Amino acid sequence: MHAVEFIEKKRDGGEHSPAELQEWIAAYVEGAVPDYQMAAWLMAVYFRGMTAAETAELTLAMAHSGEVLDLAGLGKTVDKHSSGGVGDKTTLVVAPILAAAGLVVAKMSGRGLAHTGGTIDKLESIPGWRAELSDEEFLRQAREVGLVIAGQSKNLAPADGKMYALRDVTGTVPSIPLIASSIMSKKLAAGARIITLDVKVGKGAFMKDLAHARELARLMVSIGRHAGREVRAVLSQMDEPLGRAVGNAIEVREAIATLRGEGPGDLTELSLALAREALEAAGEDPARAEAVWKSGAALEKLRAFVAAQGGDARVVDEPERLELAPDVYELRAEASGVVTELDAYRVGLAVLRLGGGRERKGDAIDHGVGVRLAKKVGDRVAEGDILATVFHRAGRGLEESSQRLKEAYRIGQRASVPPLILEVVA
Ligand SMILES: O=P(O)(O)O[C@H]1O[C@H](CO)[C@@H](O)[C@H]1O
Ligand SMILES: O=c1[nH]cc(I)c(=O)[nH]1
Repeated sequence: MHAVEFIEKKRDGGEHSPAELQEWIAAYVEGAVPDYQMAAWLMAVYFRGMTAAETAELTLAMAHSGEVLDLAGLGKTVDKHSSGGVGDKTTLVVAPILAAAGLVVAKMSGRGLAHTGGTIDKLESIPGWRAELSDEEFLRQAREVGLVIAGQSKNLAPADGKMYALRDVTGTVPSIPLIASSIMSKKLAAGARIITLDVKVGKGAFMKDLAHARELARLMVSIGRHAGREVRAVLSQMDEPLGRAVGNAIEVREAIATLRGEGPGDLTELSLALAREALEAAGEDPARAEAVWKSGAALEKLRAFVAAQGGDARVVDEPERLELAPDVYELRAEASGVVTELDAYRVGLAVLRLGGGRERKGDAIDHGVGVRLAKKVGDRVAEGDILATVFHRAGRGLEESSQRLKEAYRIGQRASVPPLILEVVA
């Protein structure tokens, strides 16, 4: 491998062959290509881009840089993945629905990234619940319960782990081919046949506009197809948070309420839409999504899932067991009118400052802190009304958090509520 020639080729706008890309990734994982050469190449990709064919080959090489889970024989296996947002507890609703409808949900989820929450962090607010599973435990639970969610395994797509850490510190995160290959390499290595993607668009998402989100979604769908998987992507609005709860324990409570039919409309709508897409991709009747949600079968699946991973399943029937931080602050409206804007990015930061997310890698998080949004875009408010309730601990971060929250709200005369689901890419 002539690393310098390989880097120069991309620097000058050339196209890599599949063999070159495979060799490059293998050499990097072995340590034969040092970080500084990989960093130079990532920057060349950032500026020059990659063709869809190159991106698909890069993704396959990254997916095969470590262990690839074999889920064959488990039936219709499905993975659901969100590109990350604020208040996005969709997995906790969709996964039990799909498992109750007869699919096998075997997936890995991440922890919070920047201002966005993480599915694993949320689940860890359930006492006893365990994210670290061996391959044997993961496969057994998939077979026996039909629903397993584990933390990202280090053995899976190790090339992505190294490359992502490097991108983070070299200004090369926001590149569509690099994001697509990063996400899809992990999804391909995790083995599910059906992959349903929720690509978030807006202020609280990594993709700020529809054009870029669409490009990312199309690229990920084509990579998945190239690898023989059934992939669909839903583009959904993330200008304001999803649902009314943002935090960890508070989001699990809201997900449970949604499975009971008592959740907010937007979360219910998106969860059912994602579940229908996955069922249709699996060749099943999409109406099963609503049926198992209404019958309580999905809620029953959540109980079994929580218990199988060591968690206290009583939380499903007594969500108040998921403790919220004891101190309460109420943000009140300073004017009357209509909420015209509720910036999800700022709400995400507000929860981060309370300790609900990480400022540095490896920080411990406080599962009990969070925000309940009493008013969302389109809601009428009178001066003095509660806009949001903050659950905090002895004032930790409260001053900055309440400031961010106050900035997140805009009150005016007329609001336009954008559609929640913007497009489906299949
Ligand atoms: O794999 P899922 O559960 O969709 O995880 C995604 O959704 C969560 C919310 O932003 C984050 O954890 C993100 O990684
Ligand atoms: O897994 C990933 N999530 C988010 C981004 I941005 C990325 O590049 N990879």
